[in-house]
Amino acid sequence: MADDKGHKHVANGGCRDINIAVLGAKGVGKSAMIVRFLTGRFIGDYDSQMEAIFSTSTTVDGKHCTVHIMDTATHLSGQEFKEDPVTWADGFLLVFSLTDVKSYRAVQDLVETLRRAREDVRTPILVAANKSDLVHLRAVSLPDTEASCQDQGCLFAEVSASEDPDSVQSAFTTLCRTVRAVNKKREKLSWTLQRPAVAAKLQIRQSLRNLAEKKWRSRTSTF
Ligand SMILES: Nc1nc2c(ncn2[C@@H]2O[C@H](COP(=O)(O)OP(=O)(O)OP(=O)(O)O)[C@@H](O)[C@H]2O)c(=O)[nH]1
Repeated sequence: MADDKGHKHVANGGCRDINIAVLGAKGVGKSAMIVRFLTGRFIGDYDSQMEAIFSTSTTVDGKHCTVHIMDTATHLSGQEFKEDPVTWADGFLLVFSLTDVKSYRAVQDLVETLRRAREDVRTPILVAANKSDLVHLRAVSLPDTEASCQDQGCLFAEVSASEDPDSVQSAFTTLCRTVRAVNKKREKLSWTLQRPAVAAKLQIRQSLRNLAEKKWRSRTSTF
């Protein structure tokens, strides 16, 4: 069975397909990160003219998942994308280079654009600060960027596609895990909403909880 995004569902409680779009300014290492995740290798030179979707199988929380990763070419405008990454993706990997302040500002703009476009604060976004190996060329403060990304409700990871394969693996896995958790919550919610009796029962239970809490608060406030 497939949903509106063409995701396949796995019957035995496995993981449904996950779509990840990788976005960021030119030359920040989007393709390098994707190739590192898919093949474990760092080549050094990547074709930046193409927009492409790659698929791989991976394990998330012990479940086999198929992950589709969109490498977006920076020179393309929204209309030229074969698939619109904003609607296509379940989660976003936003990459900037620690050697390039402008690329970090581009990521901040992207976060705002995505939050507006998706109107869903739960859409998982991971900001990856790439090229951490170029310590002497660092132009962006890590603690500040990390704190600001967390304020915007984003996950954050410091990575080096060239020198630290584990950091890249961990960034993709963390994002996939978060997408999976959000998808599971969404599925549970839509299952509940399709069953009025269950929804009503949950609402009654919540009302009773609220009432008990109110009573308890009014009692403790008299002390
Ligand atoms: N030192 C270092 N160089 C990197 C790293 N990641 C990527 N690069 C280099 O940065 C350059 C750009 O990498 P790409 O992966 O092509 O960047 P991109 O974001 O896909 O670029 P566009 O497709 O043009 O938007 C290449 O020369 C890579 O070798 C890294 O972690 N460290």
